[in-house]
Amino acid sequence: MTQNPRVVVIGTGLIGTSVALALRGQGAEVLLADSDAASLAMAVELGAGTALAESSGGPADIAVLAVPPASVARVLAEAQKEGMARYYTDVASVKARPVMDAIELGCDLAGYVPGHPLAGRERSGPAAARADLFLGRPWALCPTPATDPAALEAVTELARACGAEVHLVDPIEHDKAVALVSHGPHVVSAAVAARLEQAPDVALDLAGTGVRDVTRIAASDPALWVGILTANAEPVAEVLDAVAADLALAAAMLRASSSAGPDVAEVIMAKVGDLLGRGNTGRARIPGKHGGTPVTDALVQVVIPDRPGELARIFEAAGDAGVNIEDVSIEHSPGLPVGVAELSVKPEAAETLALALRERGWSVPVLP
Ligand SMILES: NC(=O)C1=CN([C@@H]2O[C@H](COP(=O)(O)OP(=O)(O)OC[C@H]3O[C@@H](n4cnc5c(N)ncnc54)[C@H](O)[C@@H]3O)[C@@H](O)[C@H]2O)C=CC1
Ligand SMILES: O=C(O)C(=O)Cc1ccc(O)cc1
Repeated sequence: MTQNPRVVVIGTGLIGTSVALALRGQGAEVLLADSDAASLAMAVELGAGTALAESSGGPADIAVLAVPPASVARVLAEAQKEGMARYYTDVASVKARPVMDAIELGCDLAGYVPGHPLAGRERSGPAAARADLFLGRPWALCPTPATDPAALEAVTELARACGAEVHLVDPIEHDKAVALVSHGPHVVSAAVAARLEQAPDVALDLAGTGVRDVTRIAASDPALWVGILTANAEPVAEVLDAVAADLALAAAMLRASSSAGPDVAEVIMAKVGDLLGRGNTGRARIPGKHGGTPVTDALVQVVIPDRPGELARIFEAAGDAGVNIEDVSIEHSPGLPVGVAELSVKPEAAETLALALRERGWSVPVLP
């Protein structure tokens, strides 16, 4: 990135605030805008930048449009009319539709680089933002034939400054790809989670990590996702048809096997085994885990009894040991008397923290 660039972020939700925090960390001057005053105020409070309305000075180097897909082109047209920045990019989860909308609205396509970071969370809003959200994650840039190479270079630098790996993809190809790896899986996750809506308590009491993994993204904002799916309807429908066909076949085979004799049942179930095997193969093709827990942090797991004040005591013990906790998550099944707190700390502090916690009576598994 050029030395201390001036960047405007419009839309200070999860993604916009995360971009802003990441760029601030790299020395950029960040100016923020949002149609929702509370989101803007929280992003400012989180240290993501200063409010654009209160700023003075010339146009920014880049404006990042982090608004819902259906709003991208309109916001782009307005920003370009104001001469807000030299170059523009967006982060919407679909690409062909915003580009078509931008053409229709007569936007300047030369200075606009359509983009999409493949990193996110199941939560919305600035409070869920993280400066390290994009570390090691793919960030698709989808230049059109009209895109100015200098704009592409500037936006590439911005994505890399956020720690992401840039992939150049045609917008239509992008939309088909994300239907397969993001939008289709999202609907499947929601469909699995929807089965739990009326589930008896006993089923929920028995929920383990598998169902949590499969349904994590089902906790996302439905309004945002209806917008994403609307803008990528046909490619997503194709993925869902294919998944539905596999599921229908599996259900038919299971029914047939339950009423067949053991030999026939074995042959029928081999078909279900084929699907599970194809699942193994497909899963193994996903490139190694990028991002997630930053490579710089180590995880210390602590078994915690489910009683009031336990986490506070752990934090106090960490503080006494001079260890800063970078992040914390808790794994626990409701109703069980214990859970596991996962504390992210700098690798050099992990052993100190583990020792301090063991000394005070907590069970801390040996670090890997
Ligand atoms: N949620 C995720 O995990 C990911 C989302 N995206 C894309 O990022 C974009 C933003 O999504 P999130 O940050 O998750 O949503 P969010 O709901 O957390 O934030 C969106 C923000 O945009 C603001 N906004 C809406 N219309 C506006 C307008 N016309 N002018 C100014 N501000 C406006 C809203 O007030 C809100 O603060 C979407 O296009 C989404 O497809 C991309 C990657 C991951
Ligand atoms: O939560 C996750 O793991 C995601 O994969 C989130 C996500 C949501 C929307 C995108 O366009 C990209 C990524």
